[in-house]
Amino acid sequence: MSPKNEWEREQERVDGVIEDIEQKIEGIEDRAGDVKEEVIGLRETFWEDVTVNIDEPDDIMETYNSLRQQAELLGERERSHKHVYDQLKTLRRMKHSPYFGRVDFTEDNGHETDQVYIGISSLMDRNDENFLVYDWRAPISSLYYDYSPGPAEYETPEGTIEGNMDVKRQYIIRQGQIKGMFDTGITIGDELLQEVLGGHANTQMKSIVATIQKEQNQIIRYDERPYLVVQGVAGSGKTSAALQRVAYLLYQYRTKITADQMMLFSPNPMFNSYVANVLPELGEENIEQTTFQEYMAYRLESRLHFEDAYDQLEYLLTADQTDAYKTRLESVQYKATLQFKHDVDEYAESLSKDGLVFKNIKFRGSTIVSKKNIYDYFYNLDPFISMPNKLEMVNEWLIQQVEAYEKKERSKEWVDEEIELLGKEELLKIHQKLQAGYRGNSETFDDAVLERRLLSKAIVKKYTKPIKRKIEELKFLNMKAIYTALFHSETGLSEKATKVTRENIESGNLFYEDVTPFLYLEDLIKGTHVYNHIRYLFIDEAQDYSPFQFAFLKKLFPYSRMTILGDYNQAIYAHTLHAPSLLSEDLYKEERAEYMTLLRSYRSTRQIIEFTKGMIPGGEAIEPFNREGSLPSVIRTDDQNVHQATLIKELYRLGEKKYDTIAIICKTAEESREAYELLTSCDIPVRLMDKDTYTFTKGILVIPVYLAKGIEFDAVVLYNASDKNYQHQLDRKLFYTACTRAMHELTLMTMEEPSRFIQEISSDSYTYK
Ligand SMILES: Nc1ncnc2c1ncn2[C@@H]1O[C@H](COP(=O)(O)OP(=O)(O)OP(=O)(O)O)[C@@H](O)[C@H]1O
Repeated sequence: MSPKNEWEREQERVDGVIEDIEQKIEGIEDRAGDVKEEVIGLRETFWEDVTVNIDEPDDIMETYNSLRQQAELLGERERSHKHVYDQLKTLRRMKHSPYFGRVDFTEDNGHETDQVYIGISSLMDRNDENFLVYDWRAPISSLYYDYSPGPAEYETPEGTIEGNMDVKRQYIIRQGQIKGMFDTGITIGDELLQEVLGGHANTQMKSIVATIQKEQNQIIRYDERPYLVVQGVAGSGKTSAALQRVAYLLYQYRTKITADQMMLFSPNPMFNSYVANVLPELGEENIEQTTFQEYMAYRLESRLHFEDAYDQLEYLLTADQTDAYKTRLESVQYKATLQFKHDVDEYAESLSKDGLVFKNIKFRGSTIVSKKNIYDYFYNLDPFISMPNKLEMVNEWLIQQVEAYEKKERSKEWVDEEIELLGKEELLKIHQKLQAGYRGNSETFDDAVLERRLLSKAIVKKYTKPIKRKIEELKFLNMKAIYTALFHSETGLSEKATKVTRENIESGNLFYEDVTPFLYLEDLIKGTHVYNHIRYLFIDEAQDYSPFQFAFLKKLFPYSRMTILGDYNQAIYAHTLHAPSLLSEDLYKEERAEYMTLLRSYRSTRQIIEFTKGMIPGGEAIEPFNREGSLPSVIRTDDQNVHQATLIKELYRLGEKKYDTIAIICKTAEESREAYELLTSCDIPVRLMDKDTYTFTKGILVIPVYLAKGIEFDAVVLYNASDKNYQHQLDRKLFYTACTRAMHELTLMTMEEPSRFIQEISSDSYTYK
């Protein structure tokens, strides 16, 4: 092929496709304007077109139907406006870069070779006859990701199509111009990957559709067993694959599944904002994202003061290793296990016979129903009825008791006083409400006795309403006492750890390790909280979840297929020491699960990967993507002043390289504050990131490792890489996680002997000053 001619021919095609796109945009813009006006018009005249008449039951029905019709019409127009608007957004994006790949494929026994161009969305020609571009998720597009030129096949709903791929080409198209074009081999364009990975880190993750690798494509398109478990080394594209998988599933099941039936559990709120752009960039809606932490806070409300995962980690990383520390560690580790779940299950079972603790139902200081009476009522119900059903029956019974009490209360003096104290506005409101309720009644409302009766009823109701709401939420159960009593029964926990747990709860606190068991027990008793509508759950950084937490999640999402991604070398929480994590095959004995492994790492330069892989057992298997950079440097200084001056000098050096994001990574929040103060005292513009920071920006950041999880930076400076700071087993994974956040440069600073994790590494893989 003559490259110049070929380039020109390809550019001509790009020009032609862009013309078609422009024409489509014009047509849709006209339509979009019409639909928008229609929606605005419908909203403005909504009530004019509805017949409102509520005098007779028939009229009410007619009003209801007319309202419904009008709302349906508006809803349909709004949906169509959104659809048109989404189409426009995608076309506008494609106008600049209509596609990124092409395969020429000849089916076996076929005579014609199809040229298949692949982009972020499908595009038909102006007559809607032929595909100008295929969506990257279409069955035929998988050829591009899975094969090199030669025999190839792809799956369709009708079966496997076999044939030969003659050409596999990649394009870099910017602003409608081809900037690069490569015919590629087995892996998708090293050239293109070099370009993408060599760029600066972004505060927002980008989609990788143009350069998805074969092993990532398998994750993205996997669709057999309900559990997909991916162990991938740092920077291997787990998060990227997970998000492209969401987009793929939304495309593949577009008539069956919507974005609100999917959910992602991510490591921290900052990560949420980091990945928020990927799906919209692919023309898809974002799915609900939460952290385990957020979910727990939502469930516990303000019932107990609970420690979060980060505070637990801070304690375990900073406290002296005394007896109290060891007891705490034992507690953290045991409460993460399935043995402890078994203890909780047995305890819950025993509660159906005895042991539930209730709260008095009180009103203005008097007891309406005592906890003893609730207890007797509950345990006198048929023992064959399940606990949740019995609680429902108690709920109904209690509401009746409150309503009976309300009636007696109406004649009390305090009610008269309240009536006298009623402000004009409030009185008017109650009058209006009451009059509406008594319309058509033979009694007239100007009767003073009746007025007193109705007002007292309204007043008492106002005060009992919150009590009834709490009863309906089953808050008459004393969960704190019930959970504490678990630690009076036999568990696998030592006496000391049992006592510490009890004392902590009695003082109104819940350790982080107790939160999941607490909520799990609550769900067993109340039978509430399942998210039946979620069909696909994604758990990123899965190594940080305990087997108990996994059991809890399975109960919460009973109808969900799960994609579980993580890296056991980045398991930084204490409960993961000596315990199977969500990535262990042992956990899936009862489930149908598929396991996949990603060993190729894309984030960092070859030099950084060679350095970091020496820190972890089995690291030899990690394959760096071949992108060159400088060796990581370890800088040892003698005292605090030199340390400070050297750090600032290093930041200036990195700043001169025009990096967008430079992270000073610390072991803990405490150390981060120290680094932050040191730098701000020298007027260095830095931003301190803590657990309440929800977004990250360009510039120099100071951040504890556990918040940097899942994120990447152009350059990383490890603030204190001394052996004193990083020597324990848990530290190894923290250290590895911190170092693997660097894309282009890594500097480790220490005032003392460097960490043993550095000393274990071959001295050729870093410079030492
Ligand atoms: N196929 C690919 N094409 C282009 N970039 C890729 C590809 N795969 C991964 N990357 C890039 O590599 C970096 C790491 O990806 P990602 O964050 O998804 O990895 P990860 O396995 O989740 O990492 P970690 O576990 O270390 O947080 C990102 O910048 C991502 O864009």
